[in-house]
Amino acid sequence: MVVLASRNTAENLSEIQAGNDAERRDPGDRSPGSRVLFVTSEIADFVKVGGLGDVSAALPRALQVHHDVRVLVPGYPQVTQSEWPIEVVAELPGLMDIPPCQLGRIELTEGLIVYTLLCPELYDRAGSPYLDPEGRDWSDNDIRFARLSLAAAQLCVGYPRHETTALEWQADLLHLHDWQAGLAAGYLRWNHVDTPCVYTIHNLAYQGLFPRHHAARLGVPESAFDEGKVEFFDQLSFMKAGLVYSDHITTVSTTYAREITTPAFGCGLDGLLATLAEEGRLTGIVNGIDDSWNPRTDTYLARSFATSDWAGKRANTEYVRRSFRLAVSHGPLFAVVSRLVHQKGLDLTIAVAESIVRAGGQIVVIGCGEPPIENALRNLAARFPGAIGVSIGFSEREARCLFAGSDFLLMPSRFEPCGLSQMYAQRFGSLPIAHRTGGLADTIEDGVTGFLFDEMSPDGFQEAIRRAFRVFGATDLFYAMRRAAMAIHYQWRLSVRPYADLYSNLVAPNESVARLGRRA
Ligand SMILES: Nc1ncnc2c1ncn2[C@@H]1O[C@H](COP(=O)(O)OP(=O)(O)O[C@H]2O[C@H](CO)[C@@H](O)[C@H](O)[C@H]2O)[C@@H](O)[C@H]1O
Repeated sequence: MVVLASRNTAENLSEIQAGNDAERRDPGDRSPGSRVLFVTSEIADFVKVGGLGDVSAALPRALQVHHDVRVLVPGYPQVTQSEWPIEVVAELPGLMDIPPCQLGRIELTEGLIVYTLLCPELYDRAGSPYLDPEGRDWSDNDIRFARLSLAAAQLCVGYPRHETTALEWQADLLHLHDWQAGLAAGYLRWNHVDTPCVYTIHNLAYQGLFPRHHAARLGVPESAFDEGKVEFFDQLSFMKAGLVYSDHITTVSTTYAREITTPAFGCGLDGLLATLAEEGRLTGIVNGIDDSWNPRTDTYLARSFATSDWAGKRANTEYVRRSFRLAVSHGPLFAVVSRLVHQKGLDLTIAVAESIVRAGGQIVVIGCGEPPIENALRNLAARFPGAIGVSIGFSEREARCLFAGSDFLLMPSRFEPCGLSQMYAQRFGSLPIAHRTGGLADTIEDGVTGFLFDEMSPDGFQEAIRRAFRVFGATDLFYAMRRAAMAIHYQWRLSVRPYADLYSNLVAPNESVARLGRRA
């Protein structure tokens, strides 16, 4: 048996769990369903790098009616220095090179409870959750996210209370997100704790690979390597740990769930994923969006508008043109709102940009990411002043204005697990032009709520853009497509059921009954 040894103490997780289970049943508890800990490296309330931040903010809130879902995130400065008060509720032991830390509790809007790891030596830094200010991975990312994973495992068994406050909650199920949370399932199983785990892949391309010899400093047992459970081409893989040790795997669209079982999309894990799919343990659940994505109520917009209020939408278009110093035009406005990474196919957008401008279109871009893509876009804007505007940076407000002001969204992703930008664009009456892959194929109906192309090449993309130009010129059809796109209901509150059912099925029925009487 592997023992989770803290720097000061040695604790056995399964024994702690048995003791705490007995102690923590309280007839006063009226929380519904199961107690679920949602383990994530981003939450849009505090810090968002991409779509994971959105999902982590919206899905747990939508699930509250079915289960007692709480979120665990690292204590980045964006969390610890926010306006929300933090109550210290527990002391969590460390393990090998993973330092001990405190656990803070924050109550957010809609009663969402977020636990955060107060560990300044790992998280109190300038930069993004993953990168230093120079854009390089933090060199101790293995320890930073092993700390997150270990804390999640510890919250399944309960842990020493802080002297003045008490953590009176422990998870019945872990919902782990992406590689940063993958080791949590391992820490449980290495300690013979059988708390069920759901592991969600938001992007298989980021796997959390580290040199094999880092395993010892994270308390990963050598046997896990020998049995091939965490090993990926002689490296330590956090992603693989999540896949191997979790009870059920989900990913964020049905098409991507199929694609990742093939060599073309499987990033070297397709064999394992195909086996999981055959066993019925891999499911695609299309993401939703939260209710704030509504052009009638969005306070960021130059003017709010409802379906068919095209003058209201046009006011946003004019606002975007002015803010990006574009010329007055009656042509279509194309938008890009994206992380600027290889996945998103910006090279195709750059390749077709000139022909869009020659045909009378204009392009606005907001994004940040890989410096060569950022530079290529800056150069493009310099070549076509008045027709192409580029803003390198991250701004929720600007992103919303672009969705509202544009006629079309360009999204030629090489692969796309789900994609949220196309759904936001549709809600705001901007028709996505996208590669038929992953969640883009699942959420865009070609010629009805957007445009899809099959061949991942400038020619393939160009053909779809030509169709978009033709539709833009056929006003009735264009407006009909806009209406169809705006009428789609992707909201989480309507699409949360598959997750709620999955949790219920994985938590043993007798546990559910006992749980109804526990205190939060
Ligand atoms: N410069 C900028 N300023 C402001 N906002 C910006 C921005 N750049 C991007 N965004 C926003 O970030 C989010 C991006 O989400 P996506 O789902 O489209 O892609 P991402 O690859 O980050 O997410 C991964 O996880 C999600 C969640 O599961 C999957 O949908 C997706 O396919 C997968 O690649 C959107 O909310 C978008 O508006």
